[in-house]
Amino acid sequence: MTSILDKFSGNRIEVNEPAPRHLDPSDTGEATPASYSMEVKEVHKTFGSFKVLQGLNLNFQDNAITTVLGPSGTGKSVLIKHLVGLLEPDAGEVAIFGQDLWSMTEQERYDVRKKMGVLFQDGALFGSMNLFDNTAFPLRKHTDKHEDEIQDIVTRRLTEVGLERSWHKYPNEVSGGMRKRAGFARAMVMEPRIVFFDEPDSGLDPVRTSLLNDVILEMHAEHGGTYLLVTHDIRTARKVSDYVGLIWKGKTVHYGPAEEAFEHDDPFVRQFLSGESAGPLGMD
Ligand SMILES: Nc1ncnc2c1ncn2[C@@H]1O[C@H](COP(=O)(O)OP(=O)(O)OP(=O)(O)O)[C@@H](O)[C@H]1O
Repeated sequence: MTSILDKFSGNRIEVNEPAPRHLDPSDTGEATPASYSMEVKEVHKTFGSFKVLQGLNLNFQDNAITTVLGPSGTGKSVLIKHLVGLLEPDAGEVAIFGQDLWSMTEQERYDVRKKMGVLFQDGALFGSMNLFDNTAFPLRKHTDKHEDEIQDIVTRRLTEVGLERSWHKYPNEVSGGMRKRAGFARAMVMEPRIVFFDEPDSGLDPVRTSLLNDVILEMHAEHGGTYLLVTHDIRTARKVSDYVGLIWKGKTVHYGPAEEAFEHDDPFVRQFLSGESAGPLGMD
């Protein structure tokens, strides 16, 4: 255990030693399949006549933060829905910890999902519950933990996201950034091995985005696991990513360590990551 200064409250809090950001310091990004917590193999998905995923391949390292970037409408949210098992591929395979999601029973898929946490765009909080009860909700619904233990877990998670003094407030009484942090605390109470963030920065100003990114990095350093962020915000990607995947028109156009992605000389990668209007990426 070590003690860190909580930037929101000014208090010192005890945390576990940081988990390694990479599996291995000599890791070059060319991981063995065993180190992937999630694998997307040649996945196709069509809605009506619209081919959204067209043979998508993308793997996710455990104990790392991967950001998936790509133009609007390119299939990033559809990818997340496949990874959480809400959508079944028309062809191809989605494997979580080496197990094909669609070769398992409904119950097994449900059990896999219990290892996952999702931070939705708006935090997806219940308006009728205060932040404490929102955060406690998964524990009360899915576990038989005693209220004392629930109180302890929820207080720790709310402290980690800087909301320990706002536990009694309702979602409509707090800022968008606080709602996202409460949604994050709730996503973490079941100790997920995999956490998805669907555009965590949407609707936040740069300062609140930066604060949320700090919380994401601190949570990951403390708890480890696989974090997958979908975002359009290049600054967020630069700040939090260990790995970056770029998808376009339902296919992966780049995947690799973040530092490599931001120095890449492929015209598409450069254009997207620099936000330039000139380049291969058009409006269609
Ligand atoms: N259930 C569905 N039925 C029909 N079309 C869908 C469905 N889900 C997604 N689509 C379509 O698939 C395409 C990709 O959607 P998706 O939400 O994954 O894009 P995205 O990359 O996340 O975009 P954005 O960055 O704007 O959020 C869109 O054209 C969307 O309208």
